[in-house]
Amino acid sequence: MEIFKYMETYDYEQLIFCQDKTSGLKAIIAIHDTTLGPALGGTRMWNYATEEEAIEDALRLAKGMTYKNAAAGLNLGGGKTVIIGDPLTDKNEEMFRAFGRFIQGLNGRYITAEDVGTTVADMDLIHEETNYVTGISPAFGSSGNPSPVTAYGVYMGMKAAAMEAYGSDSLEGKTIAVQGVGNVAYKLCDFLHQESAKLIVADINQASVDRAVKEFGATQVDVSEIYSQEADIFAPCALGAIINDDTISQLKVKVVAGAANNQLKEPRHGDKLHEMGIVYAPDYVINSGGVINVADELNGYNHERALKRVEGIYDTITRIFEISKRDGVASYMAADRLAEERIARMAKSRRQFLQNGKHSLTNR
Ligand SMILES: NC(=O)c1ccc[n+]([C@@H]2O[C@H](COP(=O)([O-])OP(=O)(O)OC[C@H]3O[C@@H](n4cnc5c(N)ncnc54)[C@H](O)[C@@H]3O)[C@@H](O)[C@H]2O)c1
Ligand SMILES: CC(C)C[C@H](N)C(=O)O
Repeated sequence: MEIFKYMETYDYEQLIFCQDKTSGLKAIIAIHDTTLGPALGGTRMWNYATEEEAIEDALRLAKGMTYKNAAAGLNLGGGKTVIIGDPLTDKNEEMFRAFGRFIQGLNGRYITAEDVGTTVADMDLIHEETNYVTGISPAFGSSGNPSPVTAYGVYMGMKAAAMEAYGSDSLEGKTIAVQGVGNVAYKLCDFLHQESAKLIVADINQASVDRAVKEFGATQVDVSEIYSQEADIFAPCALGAIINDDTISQLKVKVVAGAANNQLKEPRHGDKLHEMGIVYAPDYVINSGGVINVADELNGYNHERALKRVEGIYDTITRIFEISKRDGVASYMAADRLAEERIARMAKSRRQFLQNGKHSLTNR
């Protein structure tokens, strides 16, 4: 990979490599765009097969956060970190504290939170070294684990997509095939069960499946069979790139709406869904509840205010379907337009001088 060429093509600002021998920390922070504000995005810990794979993931996820934050109406740019390692065996206190010091060194250009493989406890360790971290324990006045709020946003977005496909946003009696029943999807299944939806679930972790079967009366299917279920809605809540050449022809649903990041393997798969008449709720919009929730910490966290804002995902998804119809483009492209237009407007708007202490001449 030619890194500078890639960064130039997609207009990345900065890529930072962090190494700490004692703790074994190998982290890559990618800052994509800070037009709207400091880059906010989670830290993923994953056992990447190669360094190149880790760099690509950090870059791709950081750009996703620029779009997610812009479309959510937040005054935040996009960034993300990946830590190379197995989250089950390679974590230690020194690692997250060393990482916290690297974040502090960026002086607020990047703010972190949880992502796959990291927890509130990890964020608390980072917080020992820097304030530029969200999703820490509620005892610190923070918002805690973002997953339940992400799930609430996905539930709202799914309702908006159901309205588009079925003319009603009720999910009562709808059959929903859920791929992966981890942190977000467990809570999502809870909301869906409360609305009397029928659930079909698949997960590589049998304990997670058992819990959904027991608590929500879900039906278990093999992980390879989740795409071809006779269902109304497919909710991808595990991995990225699951809408691809192999899976797309198996889908029998009218709606794809789930929590996973980067669901489309390539943009053309979003076009294909559009051609097939499948309503697709763009991933970074429907799953923005987590970042909306942690971003509220910048105002002094208020749970009710954050939930109210997360409910707005329903309207944002509806607006995206309107743009899709207005411009005759697939919904993923309509979402990109919404985000890009906001960033472009803010970049162009006239910036008047504001005193920030640096021009006061008091430091001489
Ligand atoms: N947690 C959040 O607040 C949040 C916010 C935005 C986006 N997301 C995205 O949502 C997705 C889920 O996040 P999470 O926090 O619930 O993660 P998680 O790790 O708790 O859950 C993922 C689940 O998927 C299962 N899984 C993995 N591979 C699978 C496969 N091939 N088939 C079926 N199941 C499989 C795992 O066993 C696990 O139970 C991720 O893509 C994440 O990036 C999460
Ligand atoms: C800031 C975090 C809560 C972000 C979350 N991991 C996401 O992908 O949206």
